[in-house]
Amino acid sequence: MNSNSLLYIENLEKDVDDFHLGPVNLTIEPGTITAVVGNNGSGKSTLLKLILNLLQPQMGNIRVNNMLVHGDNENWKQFVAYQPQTTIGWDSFTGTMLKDLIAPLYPNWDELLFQKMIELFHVPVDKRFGKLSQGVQQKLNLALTIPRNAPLLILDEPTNFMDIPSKKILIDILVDWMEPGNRSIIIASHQIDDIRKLSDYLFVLHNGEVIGNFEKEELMEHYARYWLAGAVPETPIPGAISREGNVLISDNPSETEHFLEINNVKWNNRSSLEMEDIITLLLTKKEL
Ligand SMILES: Nc1ncnc2c1ncn2[C@@H]1O[C@H](COP(=O)(O)OP(=O)(O)OP(=O)(O)O)[C@@H](O)[C@H]1O
Repeated sequence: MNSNSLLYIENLEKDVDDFHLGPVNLTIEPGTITAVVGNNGSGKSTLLKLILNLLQPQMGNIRVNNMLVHGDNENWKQFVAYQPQTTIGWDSFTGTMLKDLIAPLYPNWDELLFQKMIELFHVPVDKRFGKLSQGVQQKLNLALTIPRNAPLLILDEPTNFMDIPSKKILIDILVDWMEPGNRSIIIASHQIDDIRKLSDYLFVLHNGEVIGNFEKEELMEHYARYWLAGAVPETPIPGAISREGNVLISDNPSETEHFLEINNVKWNNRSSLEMEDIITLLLTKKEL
C-alpha cells in the first residue's frame, strides 16, 4: 500500500444470499479515474456500498485515506462523496432545500460549481425531487454530490437516464473537477462513452469475480484485428482468439505478427478493437 493511496482494498469478500463477491484487491491513487465495469449483477454496486461501509464484508479490509472504513473512527467519511443509483427520502424536498441541507455538511462545498451545474443541466431547483424526471433527478443528484469536493468521488451509474448532450456536459465537468491532480473518481457504468472518455483504469467484474484492473491504454493495445491478404492458415495461430473468413482477432499482436511474418502471410489492414468489443471479450471469455 502506498501511503498516498486514497483507497486500499485488501482481500475483500462478501456474500449476499447465493452471490459471492471477491476476493477484491484494489488500490486507487490520487489523480486517477477508475471505471468499474461488469455484467448486470456482477457486484459493482455491492462493491461501492462496501467501500462506503453501507454493507459489511465477510473478509478483508477497506481503507480510505489510510483509515479503516469499518473501524470506530468515522473521519474517513469526509474524504468520500458518493452518488448511489437511487436516493431514498428526497422526494418531498426541492433542489434548493436539499442543497441547504447538504452543503453545510461539507467544508469544501463549491457553491459556484453547484450553481454552474444547475444552470448547465437546466435543473428547476424549486420543484420537488419526486416530481422531476429520472434524468433530471440524476442531474440534481450529481450537482449535490460533485461540489462536495471530497478527494474520492464515487458515482454509481450516474448517467443511465441522462440525454446525450448532458452526458457530454458531465464528462467535461468531471475532467475539470480532476484538474487539481489530487482527486480520484470511481465510476460504475455501462455507458461506453463514460468509460472511453473518462477512465484511466478499468476494474472489471464478472459474476462477482475480478477479471482484472486494466490500464486503459494498455488494454486498448492488447488487442488487434487483422484483415489478412490470403486465406487464414488452418494451423493454430498464436494469440488468435477469433477467426472469421480472412479477419483475425488477436490478444497478443506481437506473437501473431511474428507468426504471420515467418509463415509469409500478409495482411491488408490492422486496427485496434473498439472499447465495446474489448469489454465484451473480457466479459464473455473472462480472461486475458
Ligand atoms: N438487497 C439485496 N438483497 C439480495 N440480493 C442482492 C441485494 N442487492 C444485490 N443483491 C445481489 O447481489 C448481486 C450483485 O448485485 P449488484 O447490484 O452489486 O450488481 P451490479 O453489478 O451493480 O448490477 P447492475 O449492472 O445490474 O446494476 C446480484 O446477484 C444481486 O441479486
